[in-house]
Amino acid sequence: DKWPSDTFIPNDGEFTADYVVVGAGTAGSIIGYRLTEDSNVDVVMVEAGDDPPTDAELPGVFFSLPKTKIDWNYTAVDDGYSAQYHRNKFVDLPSGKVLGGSSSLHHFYYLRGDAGDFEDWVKASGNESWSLENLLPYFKKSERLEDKEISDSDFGKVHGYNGEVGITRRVTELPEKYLQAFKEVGHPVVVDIHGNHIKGFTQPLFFIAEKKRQSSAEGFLTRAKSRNNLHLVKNTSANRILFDSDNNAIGVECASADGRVFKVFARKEVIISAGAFNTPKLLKLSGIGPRAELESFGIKVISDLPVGENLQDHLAVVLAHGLEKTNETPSAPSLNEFPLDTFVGLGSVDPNQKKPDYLTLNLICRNNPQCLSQLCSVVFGLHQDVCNQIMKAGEGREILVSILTVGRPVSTGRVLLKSSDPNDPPVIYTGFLSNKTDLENSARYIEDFIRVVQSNYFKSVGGETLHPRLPNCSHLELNTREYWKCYVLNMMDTTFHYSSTCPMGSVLDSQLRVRGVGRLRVGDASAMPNIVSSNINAAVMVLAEKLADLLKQSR
Ligand SMILES: Cc1cc2nc3c(=O)[nH]c(=O)nc-3n(C[C@H](O)[C@H](O)[C@H](O)COP(=O)(O)OP(=O)(O)OC[C@H]3O[C@@H](n4cnc5c(N)ncnc54)[C@H](O)[C@@H]3O)c2cc1C
Repeated sequence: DKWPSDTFIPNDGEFTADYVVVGAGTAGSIIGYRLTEDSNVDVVMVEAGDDPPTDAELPGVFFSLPKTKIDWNYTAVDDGYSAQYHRNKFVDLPSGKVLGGSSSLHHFYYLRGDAGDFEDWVKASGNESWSLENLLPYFKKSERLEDKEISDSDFGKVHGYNGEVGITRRVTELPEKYLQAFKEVGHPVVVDIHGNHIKGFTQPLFFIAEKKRQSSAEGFLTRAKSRNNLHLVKNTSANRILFDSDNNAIGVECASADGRVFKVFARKEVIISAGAFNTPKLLKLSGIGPRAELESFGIKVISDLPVGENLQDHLAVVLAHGLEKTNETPSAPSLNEFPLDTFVGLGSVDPNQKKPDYLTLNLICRNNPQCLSQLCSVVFGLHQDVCNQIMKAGEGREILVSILTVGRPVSTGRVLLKSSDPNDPPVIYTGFLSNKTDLENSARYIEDFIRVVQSNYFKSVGGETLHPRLPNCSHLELNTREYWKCYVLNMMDTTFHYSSTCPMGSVLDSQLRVRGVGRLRVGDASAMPNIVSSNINAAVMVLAEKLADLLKQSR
């Protein structure tokens, strides 16, 4: 078996190591792996999930992973406002309950974020070490780029080549004509979009190499399999952080899926890497959070902090374009590759602005109506009627389905406790579009994006924006600002980039230490002061790499 084995702790038992890490996801796997590079240090990791199933390793079937047992199966509260023309009037919030966490079910897109995003990390933390320039060595550290065109280009110097996580592209023919169309309407077409302030359209890099998913479990945990100083406790949830009388974290209380209850202790520090929903939940259950909320559940307050208050995520708007008529369907790639032709773009309405305003992820289906059915109805949970219309448009035609996200939304949501019972899921308000600026910006960015319809290629094949029937918007004139705002509210979902619920600045200091208590740090997506303006997995990895170094330095 390739995964590290389980460390069994009996009922009422105890286990002590130098560090306790809660969660073996994107971030936790890196922290556990880096700390145990030193054979004099030992680490116990507690993970609620089990080994990844084969499906999670195969890039071709990622659409089928949500709503299985490797997903926490959380859903957002219906806010009566966003996502109203959905299967359920609320959004599903898949996140990984498995070794590798959400990196074992993410969608593979590798992007890092803009330099401006990290400038805001510097501002929030008051510490220059969080700038993109200073984090660059950490981006390179775990990366193993396998792409000659990029490595030979000017972009080669911002990539790493010897890291644990393989990164590749699958350059195909179909996206080329689209890239040219976007170029014609003023967007740069680039070989890569990593660097300081980079905008443009390109065929993306993926967390895929050696024909399989490059999760943190694959990259790090498999490499630590034979280390006898890394103790992985699987199928076990941390329910509460334990403190001594001076409010220093000393360990966690755990419950295994088969009903055992036990404690793991840390001689040095406890690190929480349970993800943007479960980290705030665990802190709150342990007495760290907003006083009023904790007291309402009878939880004794140890540190009164705005835990869970600043949930940030990218809302995705689904757009579809119909293009050339064709009876050809390209043969499907092997299950070991990303399953669709795709390209990505970072664009801004003002071409002179350095930072991107929006990110688009684009998928091409050629005479293949079924190709997006699972993505449309299961992953994005759109109303079946909308999905049927898009699929119908894909009969005998090529269609482009684009996911457009506001890079830096200003709306924030909240993660609250449902009760003081650790078995209850958290109560999640996404806050999507609760600030009107995001709605206005979404509509503006769509208007900018669909300028591509004016390109020669789109004109030559009769390319058109598709307008699925949306009952709530039927009174509005198509293509007006008001129409697009209505469209956004109905055709939106999450891009699964939940973050910033225990941010550096208010909840954590610049060394990721939880304020008001001792020996406790947070290292995962919840620690980001603000979301980065692209997919976030690479930024979460960097945060974890940096935390591992901070822990090493403080020894
Ligand atoms: C469907 C989907 C698609 C995505 N697509 C992309 C993409 O294409 N590109 C990209 O860059 N990003 C993508 N992301 C986002 C990215 O995967 C996440 O942001 C990232 O994995 C978060 O890392 P994390 O370490 O914060 O949390 P996670 O990786 O989720 O890890 C948290 C871990 O903690 C465990 N845990 C939680 N609570 C407890 C507890 N109490 N006790 C013990 N263990 C616990 C969980 O089981 C999990 O293993 C996607 C995410 C999803 C869900």
